[in-house]
Amino acid sequence: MVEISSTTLPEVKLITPRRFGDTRGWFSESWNKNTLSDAGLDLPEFVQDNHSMSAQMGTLRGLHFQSPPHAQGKLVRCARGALLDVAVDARRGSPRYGQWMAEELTEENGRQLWIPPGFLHGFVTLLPNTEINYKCTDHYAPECDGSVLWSSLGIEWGVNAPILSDKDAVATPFDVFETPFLYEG
Ligand SMILES: Cc1cn([C@H]2C[C@H](O)[C@@H](COP(=O)(O)OP(=O)(O)O[C@H]3O[C@@H](C)C(=O)[C@@H](O)[C@H]3O)O2)c(=O)[nH]c1=O
Repeated sequence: MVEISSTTLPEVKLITPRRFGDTRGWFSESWNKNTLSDAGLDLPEFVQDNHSMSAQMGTLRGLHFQSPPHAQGKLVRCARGALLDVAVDARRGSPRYGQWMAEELTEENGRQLWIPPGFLHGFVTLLPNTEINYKCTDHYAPECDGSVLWSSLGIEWGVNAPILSDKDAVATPFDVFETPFLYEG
């Protein structure tokens, strides 16, 4: 029913739910706690669903996090268009601290990424009018909200001059970022 694989950051999981095609189109369970659990992936409880649309191709949102006690794990998918989704290990003491991974999530491939708390998250849109949906394990807490500069980690975004929010354009570079996350093994 669902395919789950590890990525180069082993805690970040690539999830591909099955699609049932017929003459009308297709059907897919985009989230099923029991199916994921049966496949070996027990995820924490989700308390908020987010949906955003980026009008222009080359729009980059990230790299975002919420500090404890409101750190968020996110289950991300692309509902329309296409995007390159990126996660960065930001847990102090992690053997992979500062390492990043990227995966194309598209309307067609239906892939999802599970990004646990302790990782930065961002994405760049590859098509106009791209929509992203993600489930979060904690509520939005603006006082805990933070951003790390997209260009400070050598990530291959595929764009040189992305469209950014004012906040993301002046975010903290990773080398001076004081991470609030700790690696717990
Ligand atoms: C994230 C968020 C924003 N907002 C509001 C605040 C603001 O007025 C408006 C836009 O917020 P932002 O500019 O932070 O939106 P955006 O740049 O899309 O932020 C998101 O980026 C991706 C990469 C993530 O991983 C998310 O967790 C979130 O940080 O929406 C909420 O009401 N609830 C929320 O959960």
